[in-house]
Amino acid sequence: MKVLSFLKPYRTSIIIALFFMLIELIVELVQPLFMAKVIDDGIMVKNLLNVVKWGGLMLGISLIAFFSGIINSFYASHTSQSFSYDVRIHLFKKIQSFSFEDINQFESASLMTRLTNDVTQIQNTVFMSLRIMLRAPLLVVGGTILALIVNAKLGFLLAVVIPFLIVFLWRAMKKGGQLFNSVQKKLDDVNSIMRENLAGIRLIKALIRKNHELKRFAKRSEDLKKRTVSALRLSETTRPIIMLVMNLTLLGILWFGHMLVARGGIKVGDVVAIVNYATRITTAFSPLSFIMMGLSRAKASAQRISNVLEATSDSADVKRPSSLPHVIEGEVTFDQVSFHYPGSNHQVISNLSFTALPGQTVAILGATGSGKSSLVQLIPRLYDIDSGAIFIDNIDIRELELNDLRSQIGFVPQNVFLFTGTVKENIAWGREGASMEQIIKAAKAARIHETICGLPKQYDTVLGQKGINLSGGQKQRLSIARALVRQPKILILDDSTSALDLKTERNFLQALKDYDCTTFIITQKISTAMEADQILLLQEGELLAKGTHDTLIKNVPLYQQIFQSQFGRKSGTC
Ligand SMILES: Nc1ncnc2c1ncn2[C@@H]1O[C@H](COP(=O)(O)OP(=O)(O)OP(=O)(O)O)[C@@H](O)[C@H]1O
Repeated sequence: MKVLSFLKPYRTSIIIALFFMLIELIVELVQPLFMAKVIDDGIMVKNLLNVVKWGGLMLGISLIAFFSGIINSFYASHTSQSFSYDVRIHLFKKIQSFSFEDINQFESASLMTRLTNDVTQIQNTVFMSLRIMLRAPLLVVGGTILALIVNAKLGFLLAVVIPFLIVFLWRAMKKGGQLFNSVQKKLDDVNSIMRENLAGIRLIKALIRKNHELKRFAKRSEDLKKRTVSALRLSETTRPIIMLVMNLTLLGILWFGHMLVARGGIKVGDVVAIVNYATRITTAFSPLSFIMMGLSRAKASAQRISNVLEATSDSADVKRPSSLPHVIEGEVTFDQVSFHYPGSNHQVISNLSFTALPGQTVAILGATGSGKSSLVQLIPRLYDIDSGAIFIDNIDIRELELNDLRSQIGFVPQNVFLFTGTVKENIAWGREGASMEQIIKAAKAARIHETICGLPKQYDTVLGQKGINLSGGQKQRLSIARALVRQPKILILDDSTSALDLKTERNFLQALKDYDCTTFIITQKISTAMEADQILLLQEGELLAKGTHDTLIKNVPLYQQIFQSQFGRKSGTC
């Protein structure tokens, strides 16, 4: 599993932790032997010197075990915490590089569970492995072997029972793995409802759907509870069964040992040593069943994390990319482009060709679902096309490095998203190290500067989660400013001027000229389209017409209808 490879850098820490764990184990295994010596060579023969000698040795090795435990704990926690930090960072980076197909496949709620719960699960397991997980089975096996060495007849009882218990525990663990896997899936479901409710809390309140959502949440929580209970039931019944069998074995050892002592076949100290081994094995089994369940849970988590780490990344970069000049012209050409979304058969863009000259404003018009957003997403390669080609300054965008390509593009998506932070930070987010001058210039062009000046702390005003203290139109303009601060050569506005009134929109389009960028503006408004150098009229993914307002209004009936519906008069009268 890929996730385990993250342990490699901590080999030295792991070896040190295991070394001190082994010392603790050896002390635990030899202590009963020393105890037998105290009894047989000291107490039974009334030799105080031997009691002090062997007792002193027992104390000495206990101190060694004590310090070994502390060192082991230190390295185990260092390794597990560093390991989980690395896994979390890699997962985060991987998710950032996800293709849209992957994001759909995993769902954000599931990715959240993987980043948090699953990582914590394996972090705990790594710690437990280094601290006690290996010690417990070694203690079980080592204790049995030493009991056989001390006395083969009495130790035999342990040697027979323990393999059965190990097989039993192994089977329970396999079953537990499946159950815990489904527990994590149910947790994803609960998280998904939580996420939806937090994001849509206003809608839920406005439409009085609180009870409906509560029922949905309660249903998913109930499923999670049921699944967790059956998983825990398995682990909780496993332990008492093992305890019962071990206690019966202990009784058998005492009974059989008593008979052997009576016949003079074994010394009392040896019986005490074997009883001591049996007790230690019993105590080792208790965390062992707990650990085995933890291990099966961690296995499920490790698999879920590995699935994310092994997923394909963003649209693949080419091996030897062409590089764009530092300053590009901004000519964009679509040459017979066709596209469908991964996992869907529906052709969203069909055989579409046009050229946007540097600095031109291209309005994209069309009914809802006609493919406008899909078309513009192809320019920064948020998706790759099926056939045809897209060129920027005559270079096929598939030959460019993604970062190189995207650094030239300003993108304002349909759904505005603001980050928690100040107005200034939200605008500067578009460009690393943007100066205050550049921020203000972008805000002025986006027609939001005056609004910002009216805020309590102007550019230092803190915006809440998703910018709750701004109106929809203000948020839209702020995110336009964020795109403009990049000083892009290609600007994509996906229905981002819908909330601007006619005058503001006209001023904004005018101000864009200072930025000298090729602008794609998706709009439903003819008034916006009229300002553009070129209009693309889409219908069901096909380019029905392209040209200026004057050309389309003369020749394209659909454009005439849209014009009429918005202006309420026939074409030609304008
Ligand atoms: N992620 C996706 N996976 C599969 N199909 C999609 C996806 N996004 C959009 N579609 C489909 O692609 C088609 C075009 O959608 P698109 O969002 O490009 O239209 P649009 O013209 O921008 O619509 P609107 O004006 O409503 O935003 C629609 O049929 C839609 O169902």
